Amino acid sequence: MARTACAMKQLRRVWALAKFDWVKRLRNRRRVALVAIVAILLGAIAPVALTAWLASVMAERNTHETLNLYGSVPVIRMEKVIEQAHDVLQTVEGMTGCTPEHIAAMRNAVMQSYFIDEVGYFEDGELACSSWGMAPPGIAENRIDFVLPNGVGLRASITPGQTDAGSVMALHLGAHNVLVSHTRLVEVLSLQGVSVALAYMPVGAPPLLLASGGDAVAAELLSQAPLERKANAQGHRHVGDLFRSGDLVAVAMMPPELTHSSDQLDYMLRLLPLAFVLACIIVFNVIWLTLRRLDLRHETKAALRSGNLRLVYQPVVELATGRCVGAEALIRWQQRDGSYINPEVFIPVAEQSALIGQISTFVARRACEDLGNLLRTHPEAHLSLNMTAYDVTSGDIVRTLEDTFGRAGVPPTSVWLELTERSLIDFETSCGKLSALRDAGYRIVIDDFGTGYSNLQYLQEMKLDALKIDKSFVDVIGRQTANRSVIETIIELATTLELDIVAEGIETQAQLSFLRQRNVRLGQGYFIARPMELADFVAFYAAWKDGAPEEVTWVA
Ligand SMILES: Nc1nc2c(ncn2[C@@H]2O[C@H](COP(=O)(O)O[C@H]3[C@@H](O)[C@H](n4cnc5c(=O)[nH]c(N)nc54)O[C@@H]3COP(=O)(O)O)[C@@H](O)[C@H]2O)c(=O)[nH]1
Repeated sequence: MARTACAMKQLRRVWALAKFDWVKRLRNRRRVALVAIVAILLGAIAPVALTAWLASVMAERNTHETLNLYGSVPVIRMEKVIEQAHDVLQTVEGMTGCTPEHIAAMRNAVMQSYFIDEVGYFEDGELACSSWGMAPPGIAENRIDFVLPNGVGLRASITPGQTDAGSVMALHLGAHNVLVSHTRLVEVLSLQGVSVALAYMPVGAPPLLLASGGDAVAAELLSQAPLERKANAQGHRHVGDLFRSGDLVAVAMMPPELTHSSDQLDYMLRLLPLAFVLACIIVFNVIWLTLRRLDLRHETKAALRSGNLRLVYQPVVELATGRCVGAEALIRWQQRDGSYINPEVFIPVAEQSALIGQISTFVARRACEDLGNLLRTHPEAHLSLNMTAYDVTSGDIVRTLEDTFGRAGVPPTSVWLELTERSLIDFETSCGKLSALRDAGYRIVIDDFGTGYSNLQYLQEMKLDALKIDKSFVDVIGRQTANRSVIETIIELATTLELDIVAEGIETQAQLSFLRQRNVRLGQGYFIARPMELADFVAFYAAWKDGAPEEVTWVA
């Protein structure tokens, strides 16, 4: 009867705590899942978007490379024109009079050069003769727009008087000039549908249009300043690029249908397998990380690593006097949002693996750092540490205790190791290990006594120091007679076995009085003090170490 009531009570307590935490955890899980879904979507979309962007950049780069090439053609040709014109003009320079030899020399020069259409000779400011022969009277010498660095004068556009060649460019040196057709500079490109314009533009001077081909957009653009900013003629839906060499500048522009936009699809198809692999890697990693995040064991491990686990201390007092005789170290896990995960949730999860060993080691180290000094100076005080079956059977705890409390000079009798009955299931192994610990001086306490192991044989065979009466038995004091007799039986049993008794979960004055009347020596509970931060416990100990302070009504 008492056992069933106790089991039910225990079950309700665990269920209530677990439910509380799981509701919070579920909310947290939902948030993690939501973040994961967003990350998965982004992870899947981002590589494809990146691929599309890369493909468009590559296609655009191709277009600009092509435009650059197209822009370079008229510039290179013009450089050739200037060079050839200079050579031809130098050849005929010094020849005077329209002699047959002079005319033949001019004709010969035209025939030998690719770009030059005509060579003319001027006398008294009028064309006297040209490579075509004697000139009709009245064709005046044109003025110069610019003098090129090699001394040749340049006139961008004239209408020749001797032929009907349309507008041409004229280059002058001395008494001679040469005529060059504009189209010669841009014809190949305009045939391909590219709009191109060439200008002479010394630094600081406005552009002087030398030639243009295709539709007018390139020429229009060239006439606008500043040139560089307008090269990408968005308004025309043309894609443009600028090519400059010395004082020569060319703009090449393509209508959208001639650009390399179709390459984009091609690049995209080539890059897609890579994007797919990348997306798979990202999605796989997100899922893996999410599962890890949702996995409490990994979360606990991360909390241990990142220092999110800490200790609080619940005072243990002598019930007769209120004298503080020590504390129980209790672990706390505070999450980033400030909420706590109850140890009743993560300790059982950690107990399923060696992680519990790491937690126990952490607790021992931290508790020793925190209270080593107090325990050394007050050897009558003790510190209780919760141990698990793993700690006992692995034997790691012996080493850890020696490395921490042993080194710190804390007497082993000041360290109480609390073990639940459940952790003694492997009786044979536990018995030997616990004996070794006890022989070393540590005190062994059975925690939550009465709620676990039904076989009480261990009480006779193991060397123990104290029994801790579970809170569920203390809870019913003053309420239920059946369980009241259970607690009285536990007290009797402990007294018979000459074990110290600690009552946990004392929440009322009535419970305290009941336990005092039955000579239960030690107790802890919210009625006396809640688990507290280290500094608070040190202050509590200083105030209570010789008995309950005067201002506290200890005996009702
Ligand atoms: N292996 C380890 N187990 C640990 C460690 N720290 C805690 N625990 C175990 O987790 C369980 C829950 O512990 P916690 O939430 O810290 O609760 C303890 C006290 O806060 C609570 N308590 C004490 N007095 C009262 C009270 O008057 N009322 C009330 N409602 N609760 C009270 O009891 C818990 C202490 O239990 P016990 O250990 O049995 O003395 C618990 O099982 C812890 O053991 C750890 O570091 N390692």
